[in-house]
Amino acid sequence: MASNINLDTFAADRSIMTANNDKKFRVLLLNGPNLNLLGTREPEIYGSDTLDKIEHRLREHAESMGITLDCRQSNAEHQLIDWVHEARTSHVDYIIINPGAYTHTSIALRDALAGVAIPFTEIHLSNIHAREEFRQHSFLADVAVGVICGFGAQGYDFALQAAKHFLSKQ
Ligand SMILES: O=C1C[C@@](O)(C(=O)O)C[C@@H](O)[C@@H]1O
Repeated sequence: MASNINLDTFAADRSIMTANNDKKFRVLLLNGPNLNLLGTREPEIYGSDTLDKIEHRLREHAESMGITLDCRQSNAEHQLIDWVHEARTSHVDYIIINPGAYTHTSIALRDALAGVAIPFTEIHLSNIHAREEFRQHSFLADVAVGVICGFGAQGYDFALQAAKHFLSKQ
C-alpha cells in the first residue's frame, strides 16, 4: 500500500538543509483515482510498475536531489483537494499531481491548485492526447507549470527533475 507521511511531520522538516547547506525543498506527490491499481490496471497502457515501486524509487531519487518527498494517493476528489489545501500550511514548495480521471472533470481540483498558488506539474503515464477525445482536455493544464505525459512511470522521474530545476531557479 502507498505510504503517506503526516503533513505535520513534513512541516517539521522545514529547516532541514542539505550537506551543501542548500535549502531542502519539499515536494508533494499526489496520485488520484485508480492509480492505486497500477501494476495490474490495463498494463498495456499504464505499465507494470506498482505505485509502491514508483514511490519507493522516487523517494530515493528525491533524497539524492535534496528533496523531501511526501507521496499520497486517494480515490476521493475531496481528499485530494484537502491535501492541496494542507500543502500551503505545510509549506510545500511544489506539487506533482497525476489527477487520473479528475483531470478531465474536476473544476474543484483546478480551483484548489490555483487557490493555493503552489507551482505544480500535471503528469500522466499515458499520452492522453493520443487517446479518447474525452481524455484530451485537462481542467488543470493551463494553471500548471507544465504537463508531462506519455513516458510511463519514468515521467514521474522527469517531473521530479523538473520540480528541482524550477525551484533552484527561484
Ligand atoms: O486514470 C487515468 C490515468 C491517467 O492520468 C494517466 O496517468 O495516464 C490518464 C487519465 O485519462 C486516466 O483517467
